[in-house]
Amino acid sequence: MLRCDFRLTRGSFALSFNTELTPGITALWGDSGAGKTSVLRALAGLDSVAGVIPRSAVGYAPQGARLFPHLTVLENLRFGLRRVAVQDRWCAEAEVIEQLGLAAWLPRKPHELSGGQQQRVALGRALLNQAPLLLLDEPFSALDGATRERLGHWLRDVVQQHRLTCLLVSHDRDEVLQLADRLIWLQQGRVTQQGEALTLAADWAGPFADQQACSVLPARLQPERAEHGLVPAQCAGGTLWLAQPSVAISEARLLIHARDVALSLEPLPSASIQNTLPVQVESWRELNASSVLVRLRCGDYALWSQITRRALNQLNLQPGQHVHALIKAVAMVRHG
Ligand SMILES: Nc1ncnc2c1ncn2[C@@H]1O[C@H](COP(=O)(O)OP(=O)(O)OP(=O)(O)O)[C@@H](O)[C@H]1O
Repeated sequence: MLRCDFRLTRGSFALSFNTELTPGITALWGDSGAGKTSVLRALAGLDSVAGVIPRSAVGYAPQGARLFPHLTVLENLRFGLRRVAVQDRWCAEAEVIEQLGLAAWLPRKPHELSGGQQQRVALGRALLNQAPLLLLDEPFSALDGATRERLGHWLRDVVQQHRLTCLLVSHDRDEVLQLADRLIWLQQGRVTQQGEALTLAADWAGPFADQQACSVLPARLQPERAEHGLVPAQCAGGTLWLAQPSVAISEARLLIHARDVALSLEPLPSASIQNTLPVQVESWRELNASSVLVRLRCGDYALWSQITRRALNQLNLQPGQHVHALIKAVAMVRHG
């Protein structure tokens, strides 16, 4: 566990960061200018700050990669390596090069790479520092969706396998929900919420209870019962049918966007939406003049649904009422 407690000021901006970082991935969430990069720079030892800062070794992938321009890709990757004794190296250069797909660019200079390629080198350089603390500032922002997902899973595996402590800045909430164990919400330089990522994502007081609200349901897949390219996934409250994943997995996190969840008083056996779950209405809040966000109970989990105020009135929804959630789209995420 890493105790962090420091303050710093930058002009009129004041940052106060007080938390305990535990092994696993902690997402650092906040609006632009909230102070996320300032936190990472301070922890990386790049800015001197008043307060107690742990000076353990860190691997830092800064925003925008910031590779050393005069060094090749391979030299950038190896930059931190010379300080680490061979017996202390847990992260193999060959694995990093293969997983990040860097083999073809090793002799190139950073200016000969795309932004996404530079980001991959920066992530590799941070990992090859062999440090127990990994600070990643939007490491996937310039990558395409498929690469981002693949590398996210790999990062999760590496962090778990080596019990690393990883602080990940991301503006992408699907990425946070897929990868993060814990979440810290930074607002105007202060930590306003922190806790389990999935718990905070389901909380009215968390950062995600808005128009992009997204629920996460753990599920167990049953590939042996696949039909028509769909595989059944048992989750709290029932079964959902998902596109069959390309890899054989049995445990998954399902991401369900509130805007993809409609509500019905009756099950709809003849509708084209095949995925329905029995749920119970808990509470709702207005999002804007026309829509509301409804928090539903689905077994032991919460499910968000975004519906119109008109629908809320027409259905005459009441707290405690049993209804049916019609789920239009489910994204599946492999458990790391
Ligand atoms: N050198 C500096 N001088 C004055 N103010 C600064 C300086 N560096 C950063 N700031 C201010 O500190 C605040 C926090 O910046 P920081 O880069 O940490 O935010 P962030 O949350 O990482 O933002 P983003 O998501 O846009 O990257 C901002 O208001 C910024 O204007």
